[in-house]
Amino acid sequence: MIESQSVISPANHKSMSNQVQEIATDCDKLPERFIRKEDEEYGNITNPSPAEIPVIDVSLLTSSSHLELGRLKSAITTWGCFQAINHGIEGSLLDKVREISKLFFSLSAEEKKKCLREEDDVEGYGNDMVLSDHQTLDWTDRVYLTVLPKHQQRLQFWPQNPNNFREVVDEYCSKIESINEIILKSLARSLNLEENCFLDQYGPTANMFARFNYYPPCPWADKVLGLKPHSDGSATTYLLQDKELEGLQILKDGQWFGVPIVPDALTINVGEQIEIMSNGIFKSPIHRALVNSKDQRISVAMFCNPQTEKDIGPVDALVTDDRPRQYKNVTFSLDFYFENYQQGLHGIATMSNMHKEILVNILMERPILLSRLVINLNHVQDTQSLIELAVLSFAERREKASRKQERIRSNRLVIDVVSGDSTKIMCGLCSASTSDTSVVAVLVCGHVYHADCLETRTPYEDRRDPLCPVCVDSHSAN
Ligand SMILES: O=C(O)CCC(=O)C(=O)O
Ligand SMILES: [Fe+2]
Repeated sequence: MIESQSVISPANHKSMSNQVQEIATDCDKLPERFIRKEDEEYGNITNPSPAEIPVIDVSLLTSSSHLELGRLKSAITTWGCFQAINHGIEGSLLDKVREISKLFFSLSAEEKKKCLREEDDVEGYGNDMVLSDHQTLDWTDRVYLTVLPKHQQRLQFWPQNPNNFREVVDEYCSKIESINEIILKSLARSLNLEENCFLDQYGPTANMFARFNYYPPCPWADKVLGLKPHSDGSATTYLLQDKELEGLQILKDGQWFGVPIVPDALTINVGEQIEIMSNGIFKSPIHRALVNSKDQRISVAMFCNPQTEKDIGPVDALVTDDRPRQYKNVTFSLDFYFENYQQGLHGIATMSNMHKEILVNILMERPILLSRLVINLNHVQDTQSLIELAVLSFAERREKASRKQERIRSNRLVIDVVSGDSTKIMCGLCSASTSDTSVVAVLVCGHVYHADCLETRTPYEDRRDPLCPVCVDSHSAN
């Protein structure tokens, strides 16, 4: 299997002692760790086309007119996001949210570090968690907090300064909660579904996380990324943009579009969980943030999610003969999402959609149809580090799964991405080696097959969840 010395566990790796803000004020050469890699370019950075993201009037979504619902559906299916106006949050509260964020980041390093996150945790103040030598770091510092459920708030990481921080966040959070309910119901109604069908998957204690993003000015702005391309693992995200400075971009049809600032609007996007619940009708958009050479930029993202550890899946009414189930049920775990996010796996956004889909499937434990397992291993060399990380993450979970070996049924397929060593791997069915260009699948038990061989052997109805022929045979022999 793949060598993964280049992958470093958080425990073995010292986090960056300096936050990006400190580096920005005290360095005359861009540290290499921040230089974006070629496979993270994917598009034209200097002249992004402005995005014509629909502006949706939230107050009209609850009216009997279906016009705004139609516009909402069109916005989400086209862009995955929209600019929400008349959402019920006063401009003065939005200003306060921006203000507490700016005030916090303007404090001394010592004061801010009172909220410093722990080395192997995401909650609190800090920059990227460093898990791999290959990881490109984002030019951003952030404060990341659990805001809901309230009993899970870890107040030791909440800024005490400015002293109204908590009060403002709590107020903002309860307003976002109300809007989120309207949006989830409206998304369901826009698909002619019962309005609670998404909300019903939430469980009694929905989660909300707040991320205060701070992008210091960067003299080498075109060499770094504020936030690498990613799609949000949330159900829905409510982004409060900087009042003056643009920086958010959305990828659509292979092109980056700058998201304009609409005064007092919230930029709302669906995340991967709504993508799953909607059986792929709504797609979680890939987006990234650029930085400015002269000015700082802030943004505040509120990530709304079902209860942690709640099983979610496509809504029954959206699974039809014409549109079979595209995702198996998943349990959303924040640790899992962040582990992969921080390791740079959101860099997969720079791969072809197909490769991205495959890797996201590995990481999100989604099903992959064998017919989609078409990968030319030569093609993935640039993204080797990402793939190594994906494999490592897979290997860890495989080890856990192997402890439940009595379950013969594999719960997931992954691509074998071991391009360097692929000739040494034998197909468990035809016993021929896999070659550089083979289309290869690894089952969770670790057995490797040519996708064609496995597909031929697997009944159609089991293709999302194939039995492992080798395990089945050895089981019946016993
Ligand atoms: O800063 C931005 O505009 C984007 C923030 C974002 O995408 C996030 O926090 O997930
Ligand atoms: Fe995001």
